Amino acid sequence: MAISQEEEVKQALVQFMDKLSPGGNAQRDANWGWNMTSDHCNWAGVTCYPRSNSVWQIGIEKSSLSGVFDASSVCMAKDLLILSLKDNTMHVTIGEEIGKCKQLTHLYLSGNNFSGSLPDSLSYLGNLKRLEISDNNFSGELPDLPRISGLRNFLAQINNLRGGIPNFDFSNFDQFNVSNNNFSGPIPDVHGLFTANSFLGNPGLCGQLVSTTPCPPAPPPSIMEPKASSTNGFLVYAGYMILGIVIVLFFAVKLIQKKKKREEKVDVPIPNNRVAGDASIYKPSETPIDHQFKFGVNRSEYSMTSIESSAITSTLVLLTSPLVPSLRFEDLLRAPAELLGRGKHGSLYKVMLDSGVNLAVKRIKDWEISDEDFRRRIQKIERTRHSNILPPIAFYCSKQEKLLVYEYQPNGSLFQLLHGPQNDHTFDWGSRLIVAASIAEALAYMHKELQEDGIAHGNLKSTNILFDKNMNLCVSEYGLMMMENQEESFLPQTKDFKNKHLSAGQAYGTFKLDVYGFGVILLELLTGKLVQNNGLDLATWVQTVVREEWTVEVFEKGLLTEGASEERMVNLLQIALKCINPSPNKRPTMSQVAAMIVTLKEEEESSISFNAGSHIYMGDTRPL
Ligand SMILES: Nc1ncnc2c1ncn2[C@@H]1O[C@H](COP(=O)(O)OP(=O)(O)OP(=O)(O)O)[C@@H](O)[C@H]1O
Repeated sequence: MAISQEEEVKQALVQFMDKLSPGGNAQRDANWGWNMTSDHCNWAGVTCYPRSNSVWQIGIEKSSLSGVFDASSVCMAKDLLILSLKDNTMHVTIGEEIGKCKQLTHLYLSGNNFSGSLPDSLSYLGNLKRLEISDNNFSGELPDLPRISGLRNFLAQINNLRGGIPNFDFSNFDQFNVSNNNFSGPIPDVHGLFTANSFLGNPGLCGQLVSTTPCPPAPPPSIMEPKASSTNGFLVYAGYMILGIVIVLFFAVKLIQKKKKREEKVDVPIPNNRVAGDASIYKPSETPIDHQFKFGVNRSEYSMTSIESSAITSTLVLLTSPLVPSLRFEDLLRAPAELLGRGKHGSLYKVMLDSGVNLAVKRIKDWEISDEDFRRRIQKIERTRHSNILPPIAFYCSKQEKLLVYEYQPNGSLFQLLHGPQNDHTFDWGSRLIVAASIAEALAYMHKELQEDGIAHGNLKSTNILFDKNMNLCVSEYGLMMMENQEESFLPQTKDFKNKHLSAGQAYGTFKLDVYGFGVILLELLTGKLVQNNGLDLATWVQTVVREEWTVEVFEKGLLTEGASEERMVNLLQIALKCINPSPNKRPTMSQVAAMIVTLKEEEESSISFNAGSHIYMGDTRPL
């Protein structure tokens, strides 16, 4: 890029920031940049391609940006792929000029105060894969987004959007959510990929997913009268409403009759597991009517009634834990709970028991697994003990509800350690190697022990790597996730293989998916950068940089200045690249990965014995 062009882009970006941050840069610290005197590639939130200095990512989240979004200026950065301005307080709207950001693949605008309609030009961003506009005040109808063939994620919940939901090709989507808007009309066919949660809170929507009332049939087209008169329209709608009310009443009566029958016949089967004596068995006669189910206070994914009625035929199964010798389902219901997160696979709550013990309770959503398979799976995982794998303490399973109970881990996750705000400790290179080796060894062990059962972790990422009260590392949520559609791409692609070995193939795919997930964790440890889009962005960026032979650019600057061995960092990077090989068959197994990393760790340890005492990790404690 010629100097003048580079200066022009820089000027435009300074203008972009001036409008976003009306108070100016005065209150920002010295590293903030965003002025003409500093190198734009070092500005807060800006990432450039190493040689060309052109900007490919701008990520300024939670930074109290309260001004106006000037799309025209930011789109001067022609190579911009990722723009994230989540969780600020920007207002007004996004202009049609956003269409000039032609390369954009990811646009994150959630958690602001944007209003007005979405510009039509959005639908001309042909490279867009992810669009997040949730938690704003956007109104009006959606532009023609289905024309973006590569769109995989669309999150637009909590806005005032209206009109019909366009006919997206849902088979391509990983995430879709338009809940809590004013959409109306029928819900398009989502091929079973999404549940009601993606559409709830739109009173005008109809269809089986959100109500028992079927959509009224489309009025027959009239050749004589292309547009029905308003009186006719009113009559047609009044007719549909009466029909709707009759259907709702019919189902309500049926439901009451069914409930009555169930109350007459109380049935509490006790599985062969260790249930915590009589005390753990949930007896309906003992159900205090006024119990508050405190999980999900704001927008519960499951209603209180659903959990109580399902409890009639299910029990909380307590596994072996010295920490919690007895636990009743009621204890969970009664205890105060705090929502820790709402992930793709369910919600997680911190539950504080009277005894002072804190638990982490996962409410799993949309897992189509039989009760028996679920029970067998969880028990198998619990028995396959490894000191760095967090075992489940108890589980609960009914048709409507699946809960898994773990011990709450008070020292946060690897994600927080790497990217958290209070990250003023040095997470040094030696400690990172120990973390990498511990995860690899634990996974290698679990893969070996659970190979035959086909149970891999299934959702390996840095938020699932936790630290206990002694800063010992533990991998949480092992085996909690089922095979997903996307994982089919990890199967060998021959038809014969698919026909004959689908279930074995699926299991194989999940093990290889773990290796990929672990590779992404290694990249996080090496680069200190955030992962987005299931690790794809970070992996692509690292692969690009390495291909261009700028390998050193990949590493977190602090690691190099601390004097970490560049050779060993490159070695670890090579292992990471093997793990994220696009072809699952070419990825190593977890035991091969563990062996390679343990060798690296031993090399590091023997080099440290020459320079004893050079490593400090968060005071006196080190993970492991
Ligand atoms: N046992 C635990 N103790 C303490 N914190 C936990 C525990 N398990 C998970 N967490 C933390 O709680 C937060 C929310 O967890 P959750 O599992 O909902 O998130 P997620 O892993 O991003 O989602 P998902 O697993 O559905 O993809 C994460 O930051 C995670 O690190």
